[in-house]
Amino acid sequence: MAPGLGPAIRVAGLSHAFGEGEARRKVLQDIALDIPRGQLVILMGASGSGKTTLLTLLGCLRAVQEGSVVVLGRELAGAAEAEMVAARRRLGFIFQAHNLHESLTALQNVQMGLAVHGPLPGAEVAAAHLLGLLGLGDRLHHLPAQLSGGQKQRVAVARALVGNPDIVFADEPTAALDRESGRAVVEMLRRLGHERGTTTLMVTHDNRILELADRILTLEDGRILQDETRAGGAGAKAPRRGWDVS
Ligand SMILES: Nc1ncnc2c1ncn2[C@@H]1O[C@H](COP(=O)(O)OP(=O)(O)OP(=O)(O)O)[C@@H](O)[C@H]1O
Repeated sequence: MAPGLGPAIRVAGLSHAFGEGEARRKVLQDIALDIPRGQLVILMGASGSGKTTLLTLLGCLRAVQEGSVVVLGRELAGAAEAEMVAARRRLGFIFQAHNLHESLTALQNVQMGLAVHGPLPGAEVAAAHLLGLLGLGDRLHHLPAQLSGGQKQRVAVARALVGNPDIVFADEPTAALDRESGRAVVEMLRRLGHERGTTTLMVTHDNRILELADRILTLEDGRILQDETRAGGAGAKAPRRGWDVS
């Protein structure tokens, strides 16, 4: 689907439960949500309110049990695993556990983010460019063991972004970062929204970055308690471009 033709994410009547029989418990209840392209959305809520469950459902990482989830124009309810895999190719993921390959350098780890797309010309330049933007230009050839926790997290951020995803899903991406680096990461995601229409859905407890959000969703007991759109939202008007590696 071409950009601008529909929302990044459209959810209706989404419910989800864990457990069987007596132990079965609904953790998401009748969620409805529209996220336009280009928005930076922060998802908040107490522990156990269902944030990660929602993120993994929208990220095509978990099968939809009840309701409708349309991601980039593709209905995920009833989708076969192959369709879920195809949908995930257009998404980027940043998780708290950065899952870097210990035997690969920072640069090679970021290039892994492009491996799903097959060999691409300019991959190394694009990876190096992004690492430079994230302040790791002098760490390209370091192994993860030679990097601090915050630096590893920034490598994971670069890996998620290097494939130029349409939507980025992030779970506590700034937890391991100091104030300045955390802000730099979220500002980069926000800039991507403005310049390319990349949508970001981020779970965070980090109050320091709330002001950067276009929208803040608060979950309570599996329901959306509050949906606050902030002034000066990114919107979704910008054309989408590849990374400028020239
Ligand atoms: N695989 C699972 N099997 C059973 N219960 C689960 C599973 N995953 C999550 N839950 C339960 O579902 C509820 C929602 O969990 P979820 O991880 O979505 O919450 P959260 O808001 O992300 O919490 P946190 O901020 O602590 O990460 C919790 O009560 C959790 O114990």
